[in-house]
Amino acid sequence: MISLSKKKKLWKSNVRWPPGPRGWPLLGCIPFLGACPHRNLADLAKNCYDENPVLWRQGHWLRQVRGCVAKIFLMELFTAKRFSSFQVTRKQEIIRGINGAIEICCGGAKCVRMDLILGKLAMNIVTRMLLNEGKLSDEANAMKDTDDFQQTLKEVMTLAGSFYTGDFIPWWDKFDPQGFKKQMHAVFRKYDTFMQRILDDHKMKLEAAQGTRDDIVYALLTRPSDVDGHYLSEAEMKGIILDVILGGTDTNSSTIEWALSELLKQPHILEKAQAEMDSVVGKERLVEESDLPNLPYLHAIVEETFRLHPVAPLLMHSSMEDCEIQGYRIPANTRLFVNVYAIHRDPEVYDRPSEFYPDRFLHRKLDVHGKDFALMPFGSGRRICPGRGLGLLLVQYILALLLQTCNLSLPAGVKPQELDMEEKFGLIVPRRNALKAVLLPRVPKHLLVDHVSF
Ligand code: HEM
Repeated sequence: MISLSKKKKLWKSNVRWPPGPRGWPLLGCIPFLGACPHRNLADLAKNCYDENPVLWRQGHWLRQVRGCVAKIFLMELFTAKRFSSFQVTRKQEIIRGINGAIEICCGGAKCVRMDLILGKLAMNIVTRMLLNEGKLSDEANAMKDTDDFQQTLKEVMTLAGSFYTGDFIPWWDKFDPQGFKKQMHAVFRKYDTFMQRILDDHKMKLEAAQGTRDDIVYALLTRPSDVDGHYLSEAEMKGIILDVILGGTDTNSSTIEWALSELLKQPHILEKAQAEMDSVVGKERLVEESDLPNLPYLHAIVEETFRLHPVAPLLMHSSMEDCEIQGYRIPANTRLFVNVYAIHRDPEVYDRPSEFYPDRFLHRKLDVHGKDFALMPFGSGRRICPGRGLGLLLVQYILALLLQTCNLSLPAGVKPQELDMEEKFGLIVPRRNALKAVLLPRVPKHLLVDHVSF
């Protein structure tokens, strides 16, 4: 799709522009995006073109290339050693979250909101990996736990996920009529204050040679310089920490909420998954991360959830220089949308593409780490999600523990076929209406209780 401002050079040359509807004056094609841009662009592609256009032409950048972030993530923050050192933390936090939900359901409340349960659980795992809060000073500890901190993070996530017209129309950005940038600055100032105190707290501990050997803030503070002698500034550290929080919380919780919604909508799939769990792990001990490779049906459920509900259905990229795709000229600084949603539902790639049918992945092995373009929930190429190892593990393991330890059902009176599956478009695409579910114990009580008394 083509909107505003074609470069002079390209106006003159004899190029083939990607096809698209005629844009509006000043607004270009923005009105065509609508409330669910991934669906609308997919429909547009189906109706208007016989090819598979994925292009949105626009004249300025969303983000700079951040190859260095990926390197720091993969080679320094999420090393195999750190991954395994947090294994106990992950299990404790998941069981703590599940236990809490069961207590609520057994204690008179009829059901729980799964977005809140899973969101808190994911946030606790990520913040413990980042901050190792057990070893923070009382002040920093109290601060991290305050509703204010959680609220600030929520605000950052909401604003980062909002549709900001200035991203698409350069002149809009200058005037900021919605006051969006003002709000953004205010919330980032709050985040910055919190983070500064956490960094100071870690630095103090470091100087006093006490504790905090293990967490990610510590890893950032003690990171040696790059080959060119560049040390990370505190602003860069805060940015990376925010990346971990933004990338590592709602993505996981939302994927699991979608998976549970599909399982509760089709109880025979839920039963089959729990039967696999019982035959591989049983009910005498809790499922471990090391059991995951032996649970192929669970894997298939996760892959099918990634396919049908990619949390980032539109990947936003920019062309750094003029290039050509399928014979079309793409000028430098063009905003490119890769419509993962449309790819994952392409009838030429998948039979019955709109149906949740995990069995399709039992015999068809696809790589979710960006090698197979038919399934790319984490993107692909240089901008692929740097936290995908942790993301995949968390989704599989949280789901495994939920399936093993809980009898899951919809609240009384809600029929599976009536469960709505509406989406809400934003930075990620969660359910529009939170999933409400009843969680009752499915394993002996001591298995759950023993793991939260730590
Ligand atoms: C189910 C879990 C997850 C999914 C589905 C997911 C998906 C994605 C996708 C699709 C992208 C954009 C790729 C692109 O632009 O082509 C992305 C970027 C990113 N993800 Fe994830 N992610 C998940 C978990 C995580 C976790 C656990 C972390 C961190 C601990 C993380 C950190 C990031 C960061 C920092 C980026 C931005 C990279 C950049 O700007 O170059 N993600 N993720």
